[in-house]
Amino acid sequence: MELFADGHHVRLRSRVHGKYLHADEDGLGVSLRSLRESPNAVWQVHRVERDGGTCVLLHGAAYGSYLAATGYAAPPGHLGQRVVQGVYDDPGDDAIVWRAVRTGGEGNYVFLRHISYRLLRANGRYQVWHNGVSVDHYDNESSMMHWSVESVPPHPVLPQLPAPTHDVLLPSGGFMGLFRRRIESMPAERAIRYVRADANGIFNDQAWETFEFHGRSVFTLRQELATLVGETVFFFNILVCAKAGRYARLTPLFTDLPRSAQPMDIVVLTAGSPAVDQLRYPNNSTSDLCHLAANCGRKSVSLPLTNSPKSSAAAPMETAAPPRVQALADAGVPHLPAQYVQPPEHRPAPSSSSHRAAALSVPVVDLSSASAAGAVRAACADWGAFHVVGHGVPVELLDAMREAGLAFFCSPMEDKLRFACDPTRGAATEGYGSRMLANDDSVLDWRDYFDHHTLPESRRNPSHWPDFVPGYRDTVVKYSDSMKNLAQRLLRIISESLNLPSSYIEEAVGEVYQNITISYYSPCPQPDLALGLQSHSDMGAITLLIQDDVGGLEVMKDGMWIPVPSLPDGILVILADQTEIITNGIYKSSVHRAIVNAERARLSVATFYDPSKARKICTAPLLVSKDEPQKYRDVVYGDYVSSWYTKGPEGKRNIDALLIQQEPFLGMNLESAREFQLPNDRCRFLTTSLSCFSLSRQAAVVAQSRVEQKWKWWWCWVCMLLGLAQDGNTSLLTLLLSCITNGQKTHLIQKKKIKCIVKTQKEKFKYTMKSEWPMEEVEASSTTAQLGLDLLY
Ligand SMILES: O=C(O)CCC(=O)C(=O)O
Ligand SMILES: [Fe+2]
Repeated sequence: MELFADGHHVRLRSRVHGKYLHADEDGLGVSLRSLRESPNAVWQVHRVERDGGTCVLLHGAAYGSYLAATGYAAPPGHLGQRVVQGVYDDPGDDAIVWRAVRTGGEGNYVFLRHISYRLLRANGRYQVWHNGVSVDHYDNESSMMHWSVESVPPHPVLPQLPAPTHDVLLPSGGFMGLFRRRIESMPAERAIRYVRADANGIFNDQAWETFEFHGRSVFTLRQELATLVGETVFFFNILVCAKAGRYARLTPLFTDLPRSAQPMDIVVLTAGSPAVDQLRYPNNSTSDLCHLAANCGRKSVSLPLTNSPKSSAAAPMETAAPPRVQALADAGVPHLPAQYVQPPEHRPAPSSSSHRAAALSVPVVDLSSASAAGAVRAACADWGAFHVVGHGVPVELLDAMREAGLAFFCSPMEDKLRFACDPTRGAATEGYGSRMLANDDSVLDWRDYFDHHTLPESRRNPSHWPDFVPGYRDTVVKYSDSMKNLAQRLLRIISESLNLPSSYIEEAVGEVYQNITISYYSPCPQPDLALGLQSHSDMGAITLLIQDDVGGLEVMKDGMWIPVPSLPDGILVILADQTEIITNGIYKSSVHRAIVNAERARLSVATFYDPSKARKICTAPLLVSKDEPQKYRDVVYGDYVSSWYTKGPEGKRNIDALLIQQEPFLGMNLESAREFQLPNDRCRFLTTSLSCFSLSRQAAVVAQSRVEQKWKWWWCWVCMLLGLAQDGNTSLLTLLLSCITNGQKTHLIQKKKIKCIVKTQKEKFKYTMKSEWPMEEVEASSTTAQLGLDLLY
C-alpha cells in the first residue's frame, strides 16, 4: 500500500528516537514527542503535482498547518535549519513541499526530502533533551533522518469534541517552546476569520468575516460560530474546519486551538452535508467510540453520521450544562478536575475491604421460594437492600434494557446532546444529564445519566427518549411496566411482613410516579478521589436496580460500605425514605453510593417507584405504639423532594430532618449531619458538619446505629471529644468543650488515661477512655453510659 496516499493520515516515527513528529501546541513549532495517541502526532497527506511528479504535503490533524522547512538556523544543539508549522498560501510555495524516498538497506524507512534536497532530521541522538526537528543537507545523511511511516485508520464516525476548557492563551511577549521562539506581544484574544460553506463545501472567498475569540476551547469556538452563522439552537449542526492558507485543505477541528493567539481561518460546514462526508478523521485516540463499546464488552453500535435533529419533539438543547463526564474521560484528562474531588472523609476508603465488611454480603431472596416472605422481612430489617431472583422478569428484558442504555452512551455526543435535560427547568428534568445537584458548593459526581419519566402514562412521552438506538423506546416501555409490577408485588410482601394489609404501602404511596435512570460511570483518572454517586438514600418508596458486571455500587451496613455485586438475572431492591417513614423506621431506607474505577465504564439502571408530589406520606398508625412512638413527621412528598434537592442527598440527612424527637443541640440540628468514619471501623456516630470536626482523624461517623434522638447529640460530642483527646488536640478540644457548654466554664483534664471532664453549671460529666480506641469504658450518667455501650459492637 502506498505509504503517503492522498487524504490519508500518517504518523512519522524517528528511527533512532522512536518518537513521533509532533505539531507543537503553540501552533508554530515541530518537535519529537512520544505522545503517539495525540492528534498532534498525526499528519494528513495532501499530494500535489510539482515539476512533473507528485509531491507530498503534510498538514497536521490537530490544527491543519503544513510541515514547512525554513532557511533559519536551528537552535544550538540541533543541526541544519528549522522546521515549523506553516501555511499554504501560494501555489508555488516551496517551503511545504516534500518527497518521500525509501532509505534502502534494512527496515522500512523513508527520508522525507524537502524540495530543496535537505532531509527531515530528528535531533538529540546524544543529548536527548534536544527534541527538535530540522532539515539538514543530504551530505550529512544519517539514521537520524530515517522515518518509519505508520498509517492511521479513519475514524468511523465524527469524533467528539473535547469538553470546554478555560485555557488561557500564552502571555504576551517572551520566548517559549522548543526553539525558544520569540512570541510576539499578543492580545488575550485571537482573531478568527470565518466563512460559511455550502453543502458542497464551496464558499465565497470575499465573504470572510472576523471576530475575536477568547481561549482555546474548540467546543466554545463551535458554539460561538454557531451563533454567528445563525445556528443558534443546534450548535452541533455545524462542523468547524481550519484552513491554513488559501490553498490549504480543510482540517476538521477536534482539538483545542493552539496555545498561541495566532489568527486562524475557519470554514464552517453543515453537519451531515456532502462536504462533511468527504472529510476524513484520523482514529488516533484509544478512547473513541469503538474503544468505549469494547470497554463495555460490546461490539460497536452502528450509528448514523448525520447530526441533524430528526425529531421535532427532541428535548430542548442544554444551555449552560456542565461538561459530560464521558467527554472529560474521553479527552483523557490525566487528573481529576477539582470539582469532582471529594473531601477526604467521603472518598472511597479502604474500610470497604476490612475483614468485617468482607464477611458481609447483601442478602439474596428467591421470590419463587416458599420462604420468600420471611427472607424479605429479614432483609428489610437488617439491610434495607437485597437482591431478588426468581422474580419472573425475563432476563432478556433486563439485558435489552442494559444494552439500550449502553448503545445510547456509546453514541456520538452530538446525538446524545439532542436529548439533553434542560438544567434551567429544575434538577429532576427528563433527559441526558451529568450531575445530581446544582449547588455551587457541591462536589460533582463522576457520572452521566439519562432519566426517563415513565409513569403514570400521562408523563410517558417516548419522543423524549433517544431515537437513534434501534428498539430503545419499546424496551424502556416494556421495562417500565415490568418494574412497576415487580415493585407492587414487593410492596405487598413488605406490607404483609409487618402485619399490615397487603395493599397498605401501595395505597399509602398512591398513584405511582416512576422514573427510570440509566447511569453511566466513565473510567476515572483518579478513582480514589472521586465518587460516581455520592452517599444517599433514595427519596421515594422503593428502587429496583440492575447493573452490569463491573461493580461499584456499595451499600452502608453497620457503618461499613459493602460492595454489591451484580447477579446476572438478579434485581437489587433498595428501600427508600418514604418506606422508612410509612413503616415507622422498622424498615430503614438503604444508604448507598457508587464508586468508580480507572479501567472500565460501568452502567446501571435504577427504577424509582415514588409517590406523586402532592401525596402526603404518613406513618402507618398500626406501627405506632406507646413503646414505639411515631418517629417521623408527616410530609408532603413534593416538599421532601424540594428539600432533597436543596440540601443535597448526603447520607440520611433528609429523612433525619423529619425526626420528631430531634433536639437541636446548641444551635445545630440534624440537617447538618455529616459522615465520618473511624479508621478501625468499629464505632459510628452521627456528628455535625462543623468544619473543625473534619480536622479530627478520629471523628465519628454517621450513625447507621439509630441512637435515640434525644441522646444522639450528646454522643456525637462525646465521641468527638474522645477522638480529639486521643489525637492530643487539646486546643480544638477545649474549643469544642466551650461550644458544647455554650461558653460555660469548662475544664479539660488529661492524665495518664485520657480523661475528659465536662463541667457545666448544671451537671458534671466525666468520660474516661483507655488509650486504645474505641472507648471500652465510659463513666458518665448511667443512661448515657448505657447508650454508649450500645453503640459499640
Ligand atoms: O449506579 C448505581 O449503582 C446506583 C444508582 C443510584 O443509586 C441512583 O440512581 O439513585
Ligand atoms: Fe440511589
